[in-house]
Amino acid sequence: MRTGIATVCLSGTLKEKMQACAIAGFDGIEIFEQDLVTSPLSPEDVRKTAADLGLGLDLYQPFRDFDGVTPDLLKANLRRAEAKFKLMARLGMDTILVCSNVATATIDDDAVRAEQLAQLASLAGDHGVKVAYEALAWGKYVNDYEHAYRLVEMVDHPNLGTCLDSFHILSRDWDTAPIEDINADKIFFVQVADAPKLSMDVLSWSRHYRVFPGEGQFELAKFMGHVVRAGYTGPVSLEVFNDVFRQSDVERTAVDAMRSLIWLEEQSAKWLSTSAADAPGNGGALRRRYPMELATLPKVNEPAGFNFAEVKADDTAQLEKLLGQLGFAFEGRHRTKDVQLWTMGQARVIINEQAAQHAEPAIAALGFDVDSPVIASARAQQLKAPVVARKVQADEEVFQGISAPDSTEIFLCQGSPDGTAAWTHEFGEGLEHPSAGASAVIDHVNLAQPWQHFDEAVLFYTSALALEPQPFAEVPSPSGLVRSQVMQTSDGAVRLVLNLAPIQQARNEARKTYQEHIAFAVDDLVATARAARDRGLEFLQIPANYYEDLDARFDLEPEFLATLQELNLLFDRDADGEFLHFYTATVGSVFFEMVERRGNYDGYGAPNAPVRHAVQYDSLHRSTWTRTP
Ligand SMILES: O=C(O)c1ccc(O)c(O)c1
Ligand SMILES: [Mg+2]
Repeated sequence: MRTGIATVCLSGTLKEKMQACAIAGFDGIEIFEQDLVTSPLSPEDVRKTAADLGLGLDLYQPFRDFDGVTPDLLKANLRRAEAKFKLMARLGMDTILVCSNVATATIDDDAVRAEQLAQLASLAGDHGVKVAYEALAWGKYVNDYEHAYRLVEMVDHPNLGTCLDSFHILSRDWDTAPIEDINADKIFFVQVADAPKLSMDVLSWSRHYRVFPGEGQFELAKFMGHVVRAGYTGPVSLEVFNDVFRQSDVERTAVDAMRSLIWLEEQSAKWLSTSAADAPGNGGALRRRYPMELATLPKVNEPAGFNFAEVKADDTAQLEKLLGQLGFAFEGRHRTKDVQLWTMGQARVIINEQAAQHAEPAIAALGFDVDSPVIASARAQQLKAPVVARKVQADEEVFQGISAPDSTEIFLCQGSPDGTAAWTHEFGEGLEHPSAGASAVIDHVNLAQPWQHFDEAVLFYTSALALEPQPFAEVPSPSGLVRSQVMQTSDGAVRLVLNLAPIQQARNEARKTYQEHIAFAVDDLVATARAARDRGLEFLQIPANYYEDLDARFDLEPEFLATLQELNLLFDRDADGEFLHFYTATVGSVFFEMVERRGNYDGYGAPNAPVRHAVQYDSLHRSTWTRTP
């Protein structure tokens, strides 16, 4: 698959964009006209820069408001087009995108449009240019890809074809199956963009909220599957108008973009192999082959569970105290590293004794149990995940580590059938075992995401770790709405919650000032809470109003309600079951949660999240127990 990206996706100057695209590994780019018009580079310089970088100049775009106009306007439009064709010759480019008229069309007649497009195609032919006609979702008369293709067929000129843009097609819910009926020779270009499903006018949606494939909710593998089946072999190019990407670090965004295409390529091949028309039939029919070659990736299953979580704080002693009060056992220090191991059943927490640096996340690392760490690491690396360099001594377990977009280190660990971890023998004798035998597992981990990397994180965990994004929620907090995105395995054994902190709290690019936490699941939360209270644990103090509201909503047994209130427990119930949980005070920017899932409850106590945020906000502002001396 030939990969491409439009310069409009990125920040910086044209030269910076081109360099970033080459570093990220794109085959070619679309030059967005604005980027050229505002550039100090001459067209010849651009051509040379691209050649030096090994980048193809695959599409010049956009050319607007050509068709369905009065004769006077047509004349002016043809003159304007010819100037661009001459410019393209200097750039060494041969394909231009012409989008359907949104502003100046006054004649709604296919015969007129076709006749005008025929004149354009003929002029383009004189200049050796191919015109890719694209239906914009908000085109005045032409806003449907099948309509655009009908016009291309009517004109029937070798220099006129169509451009398929997934956004314009999927935002309007057009059926994508008829793409297969398009003559592949007439598909001059394919643009891909994903987007969250939003209910707003389609132009604003398109201009501000497009995201890279895998970061939104469109069925892009299916779209691509139809394109491949049509027989298309040209560039598959990202055209993503996004307010955040165009102000983010250009090289980083280009890598995120490349990752999305590598992933889409794999997903498209997967869609083709499983969709009815291609799946090997009962007789094991050979899979059909298509002109476009789709690369695949090392295959991984979903992770089987969390192997460990590693936390950092300025004040290690406070973390030790909290874990001990929760019922964790201290298992000792590592032979060669400044880290401690604390366990409660199969929940393993590493305390990193190095003080958290200014820019470091509180949850420094997460280990995941996978079938094959090497295969999982190969996959992540092919998806351009940065590798974590880690010193290992003789006979220490070698972890495969990659760095997540929020700089949390992700370790791919060999899972074991009984949930134990072989590396724990690298830790010395612990000093005390206050509650040896208590059972717990890591239920979920909540990671704060810097606002400009949120979409990137969703794609990263989807593509590299095979976690499935769930529909996101918005949780009100005193400092703003917190966007909360659950990424999980189908069995719920691994649950990550990505929280997009309100901007004022995540202002600093790298620093995650927003709190993160690890939740542990136990069998009997009330007993766990009582034991923790007896060991002196400071609970997050839940306001009395909450319990009144709880009673109104659920009509709870008075005794049960009193127990919840006495222990600062939170409660939720849905059709599947019940959920009990409590939170600890915060140390540095990390805190812990204990949960009990009853029945098949699968959520996170979402109705309680605003209460937690409000109490934490209050505590932070009063600065009472969040940083106990
Ligand atoms: O928003 C636009 O104007 C615009 C321009 C060119 C495109 O290819 C497109 O998809 C949208
Ligand atoms: Mg487009």
